[in-house]
Amino acid sequence: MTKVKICGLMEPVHVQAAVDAGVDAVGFVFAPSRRRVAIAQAKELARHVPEDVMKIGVFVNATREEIERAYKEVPLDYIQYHGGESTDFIQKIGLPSIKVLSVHSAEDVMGVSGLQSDYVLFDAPGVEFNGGSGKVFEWGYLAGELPRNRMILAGGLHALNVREAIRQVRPFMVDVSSGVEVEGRKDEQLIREFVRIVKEEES
Ligand SMILES: O=C(O)c1ccccc1NCC(=O)[C@H](O)[C@H](O)COP(=O)(O)O
Repeated sequence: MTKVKICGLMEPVHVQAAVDAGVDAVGFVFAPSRRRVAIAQAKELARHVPEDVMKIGVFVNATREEIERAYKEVPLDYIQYHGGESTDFIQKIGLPSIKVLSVHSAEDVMGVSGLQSDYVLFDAPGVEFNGGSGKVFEWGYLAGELPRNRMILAGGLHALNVREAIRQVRPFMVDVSSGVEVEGRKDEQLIREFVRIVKEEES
Protein backbone atom coordinates (compact mmCIF):
# COMPACT_ATOMS: atom_id res chain seq x y z
CA MET A 1 0.00 0.00 0.00
CA THR A 2 1.30 3.46 -0.85
CA LYS A 3 2.41 5.46 2.15
CA VAL A 4 1.30 9.03 2.76
CA LYS A 5 2.99 12.11 4.19
CA ILE A 6 1.26 15.33 5.17
CA CYS A 7 3.76 18.19 5.06
CA GLY A 8 3.81 21.72 6.45
CA LEU A 9 1.88 20.96 9.63
CA MET A 10 1.80 23.83 12.12
CA GLU A 11 -1.07 23.16 14.53
CA PRO A 12 -1.63 20.27 16.96
CA VAL A 13 -5.22 19.78 15.77
CA HIS A 14 -3.99 19.09 12.24
CA VAL A 15 -1.24 16.73 13.39
CA GLN A 16 -3.88 14.84 15.37
CA ALA A 17 -6.21 14.70 12.36
CA ALA A 18 -3.40 13.29 10.22
CA VAL A 19 -2.46 10.69 12.84
CA ASP A 20 -6.09 9.67 13.37
CA ALA A 21 -6.54 9.32 9.60
CA GLY A 22 -3.64 6.83 9.49
CA VAL A 23 -0.85 8.93 7.99
CA ASP A 24 2.62 7.35 7.71
CA ALA A 25 4.71 10.52 7.93
CA VAL A 26 4.35 14.16 8.95
CA GLY A 27 6.54 17.02 7.75
CA PHE A 28 7.62 20.14 9.60
CA VAL A 29 9.14 22.96 7.52
CA PHE A 30 12.18 24.67 9.05
CA ALA A 31 13.00 26.55 5.83
CA PRO A 32 11.83 30.01 4.72
CA SER A 33 8.10 29.51 4.07
CA ARG A 34 4.71 30.65 5.27
CA ARG A 35 4.62 27.18 6.88
CA ARG A 36 7.86 27.59 8.78
CA VAL A 37 7.96 26.34 12.38
CA ALA A 38 10.53 26.93 15.12
CA ILE A 39 12.18 23.98 16.83
CA ALA A 40 10.16 24.56 20.02
CA GLN A 41 6.91 24.54 18.02
CA ALA A 42 7.86 21.35 16.18
CA LYS A 43 8.78 19.76 19.48
CA GLU A 44 5.27 20.48 20.77
CA LEU A 45 3.69 19.14 17.56
CA ALA A 46 5.83 15.99 17.78
CA ARG A 47 4.20 15.12 21.11
CA HIS A 48 1.05 14.23 19.14
CA VAL A 49 2.90 11.84 16.82
CA PRO A 50 3.14 8.13 17.72
CA GLU A 51 6.42 6.20 17.33
CA ASP A 52 5.35 4.44 14.13
CA VAL A 53 4.70 7.71 12.24
CA MET A 54 7.83 9.26 10.71
CA LYS A 55 8.65 12.85 11.64
CA ILE A 56 10.38 14.57 8.76
CA GLY A 57 12.15 17.93 9.01
CA VAL A 58 12.30 19.99 5.81
CA PHE A 59 15.40 22.16 5.32
CA VAL A 60 16.71 24.36 2.51
CA ASN A 61 20.48 24.88 2.55
CA ALA A 62 20.58 24.95 6.35
CA THR A 63 23.80 24.58 8.32
CA ARG A 64 24.89 21.28 9.81
CA GLU A 65 24.34 22.76 13.30
CA GLU A 66 20.72 23.77 12.54
CA ILE A 67 19.93 20.34 11.13
CA GLU A 68 21.53 18.39 13.95
CA ARG A 69 19.87 20.53 16.60
CA ALA A 70 16.38 20.04 15.17
CA TYR A 71 16.99 16.31 14.61
CA LYS A 72 17.94 15.85 18.25
CA GLU A 73 15.54 18.26 19.97
CA VAL A 74 12.24 17.63 18.15
CA PRO A 75 13.28 14.72 17.66
CA LEU A 76 13.07 13.93 13.92
CA ASP A 77 13.36 10.63 12.05
CA TYR A 78 14.43 11.97 8.64
CA ILE A 79 15.96 15.13 7.21
CA GLN A 80 14.41 16.31 3.92
CA TYR A 81 17.02 18.29 1.95
CA HIS A 82 14.95 20.62 -0.21
CA GLY A 83 17.67 22.95 -1.50
CA GLY A 84 20.96 22.64 -3.33
CA GLU A 85 22.63 20.40 -0.73
CA SER A 86 25.38 18.22 -2.20
CA THR A 87 25.59 14.45 -1.78
CA ASP A 88 28.85 15.07 0.06
CA PHE A 89 27.14 17.41 2.58
CA ILE A 90 24.29 14.93 3.15
CA GLN A 91 26.69 12.03 3.61
CA LYS A 92 28.90 13.97 6.04
CA ILE A 93 25.89 14.76 8.22
CA GLY A 94 25.02 11.08 8.07
CA LEU A 95 21.42 11.33 9.30
CA PRO A 96 18.52 9.43 7.68
CA SER A 97 17.80 11.45 4.57
CA ILE A 98 15.39 12.39 1.81
CA LYS A 99 16.87 14.35 -1.10
CA VAL A 100 14.53 16.43 -3.21
CA LEU A 101 14.77 16.65 -6.98
CA SER A 102 12.93 19.63 -8.44
CA VAL A 103 11.57 18.40 -11.75
CA HIS A 104 11.60 20.96 -14.58
CA SER A 105 12.39 18.46 -17.32
CA ALA A 106 13.12 14.78 -18.05
CA GLU A 107 16.86 15.52 -17.60
CA ASP A 108 16.36 16.43 -13.92
CA VAL A 109 15.17 12.89 -13.23
CA MET A 110 18.38 11.39 -14.64
CA GLY A 111 20.30 12.74 -11.63
CA VAL A 112 18.60 10.21 -9.38
CA SER A 113 21.15 7.44 -9.83
CA GLY A 114 23.91 9.53 -8.21
CA LEU A 115 21.91 10.20 -5.07
CA GLN A 116 22.84 8.23 -1.97
CA SER A 117 19.94 9.35 0.22
CA ASP A 118 17.52 6.86 1.79
CA TYR A 119 14.64 8.32 -0.25
CA VAL A 120 14.31 10.67 -3.22
CA LEU A 121 11.38 13.08 -3.32
CA PHE A 122 10.32 14.35 -6.73
CA ASP A 123 8.64 17.74 -6.51
CA ALA A 124 7.51 20.52 -8.83
CA PRO A 125 9.86 23.54 -8.90
CA GLY A 126 9.12 26.05 -6.16
CA VAL A 127 7.42 29.35 -6.87
CA GLU A 128 7.63 31.69 -3.89
CA PHE A 129 9.62 29.22 -1.74
CA ASN A 130 11.55 26.05 -2.61
CA GLY A 131 8.53 23.79 -2.17
CA GLY A 132 4.88 23.68 -1.24
CA SER A 133 3.83 25.46 -4.43
CA GLY A 134 0.77 23.33 -5.18
CA LYS A 135 2.03 22.91 -8.76
CA VAL A 136 2.06 19.56 -10.60
CA PHE A 137 5.00 18.48 -12.80
CA GLU A 138 4.85 16.09 -15.75
CA TRP A 139 4.56 12.62 -14.14
CA GLY A 140 5.54 11.05 -17.47
CA TYR A 141 9.16 12.04 -16.71
CA LEU A 142 9.12 9.32 -14.03
CA ALA A 143 8.13 6.55 -16.44
CA GLY A 144 11.61 5.01 -16.82
CA GLU A 145 13.63 2.65 -14.63
CA LEU A 146 13.64 4.33 -11.22
CA PRO A 147 13.94 2.98 -7.68
CA ARG A 148 10.20 2.91 -6.82
CA ASN A 149 10.87 1.64 -3.29
CA ARG A 150 12.82 4.85 -2.50
CA MET A 151 10.55 7.25 -4.37
CA ILE A 152 8.32 9.92 -2.85
CA LEU A 153 6.01 11.82 -5.19
CA ALA A 154 5.01 15.41 -4.36
CA GLY A 155 3.81 18.49 -6.17
CA GLY A 156 0.23 19.65 -6.45
CA LEU A 157 -1.38 16.42 -5.27
CA HIS A 158 -4.94 16.53 -3.96
CA ALA A 159 -7.96 14.27 -3.49
CA LEU A 160 -8.92 14.44 -7.17
CA ASN A 161 -5.56 13.59 -8.77
CA VAL A 162 -3.75 11.38 -6.24
CA ARG A 163 -5.35 8.11 -7.45
CA GLU A 164 -4.14 8.73 -10.99
CA ALA A 165 -0.72 9.81 -9.69
CA ILE A 166 -0.29 6.53 -7.80
CA ARG A 167 -1.44 4.47 -10.82
CA GLN A 168 0.99 6.22 -13.16
CA VAL A 169 4.05 6.65 -10.93
CA ARG A 170 3.76 3.81 -8.35
CA PRO A 171 5.79 5.66 -5.69
CA PHE A 172 6.66 4.35 -2.24
CA MET A 173 4.98 7.41 -0.72
CA VAL A 174 2.94 10.45 -1.76
CA ASP A 175 3.40 13.84 -0.12
CA VAL A 176 0.91 16.70 0.07
CA SER A 177 0.76 20.18 1.53
CA SER A 178 -1.31 22.74 -0.45
CA GLY A 179 -3.86 20.11 -1.50
CA VAL A 180 -5.08 19.66 2.08
CA GLU A 181 -5.36 23.38 2.80
CA VAL A 182 -8.18 25.91 2.61
CA GLU A 183 -7.12 29.54 2.37
CA GLY A 184 -3.56 28.66 3.37
CA ARG A 185 -4.45 26.66 6.47
CA LYS A 186 -4.57 22.88 6.82
CA ASP A 187 -8.09 21.45 6.82
CA GLU A 188 -8.99 18.37 8.87
CA GLN A 189 -11.62 17.13 6.43
CA LEU A 190 -9.26 17.42 3.45
CA ILE A 191 -6.51 15.61 5.38
CA ARG A 192 -8.89 12.74 6.20
CA GLU A 193 -10.14 12.54 2.61
CA PHE A 194 -6.64 12.54 1.10
CA VAL A 195 -5.33 9.83 3.42
CA ARG A 196 -8.45 7.70 2.87
CA ILE A 197 -8.06 7.80 -0.91
CA VAL A 198 -4.36 6.89 -0.78
CA LYS A 199 -5.04 4.00 1.59
CA GLU A 200 -7.78 2.63 -0.70
CA GLU A 201 -5.46 2.58 -3.68
CA GLU A 202 -3.44 -0.56 -4.49
CA SER A 203 0.17 0.24 -5.39
O1 LIG B 1 5.77 23.63 2.12
C1 LIG B 1 6.53 24.59 2.06
O2 LIG B 1 6.15 25.73 2.29
C2 LIG B 1 7.99 24.37 1.69
C3 LIG B 1 8.84 25.47 1.65
C4 LIG B 1 10.18 25.29 1.33
C5 LIG B 1 10.66 24.03 1.05
C6 LIG B 1 9.80 22.94 1.08
C7 LIG B 1 8.48 23.08 1.40
N1 LIG B 1 7.60 22.01 1.40
C8 LIG B 1 8.05 20.65 1.24
C9 LIG B 1 7.11 19.56 0.95
O3 LIG B 1 7.47 18.41 1.19
C10 LIG B 1 5.77 19.77 0.26
O4 LIG B 1 4.86 18.83 0.74
C11 LIG B 1 5.97 19.53 -1.24
O5 LIG B 1 6.79 20.56 -1.71
C12 LIG B 1 4.63 19.52 -2.01
O6 LIG B 1 3.88 20.68 -1.75
P1 LIG B 1 2.47 20.92 -2.46
O7 LIG B 1 2.71 21.03 -3.92
O8 LIG B 1 1.98 22.18 -1.85
O9 LIG B 1 1.59 19.75 -2.09
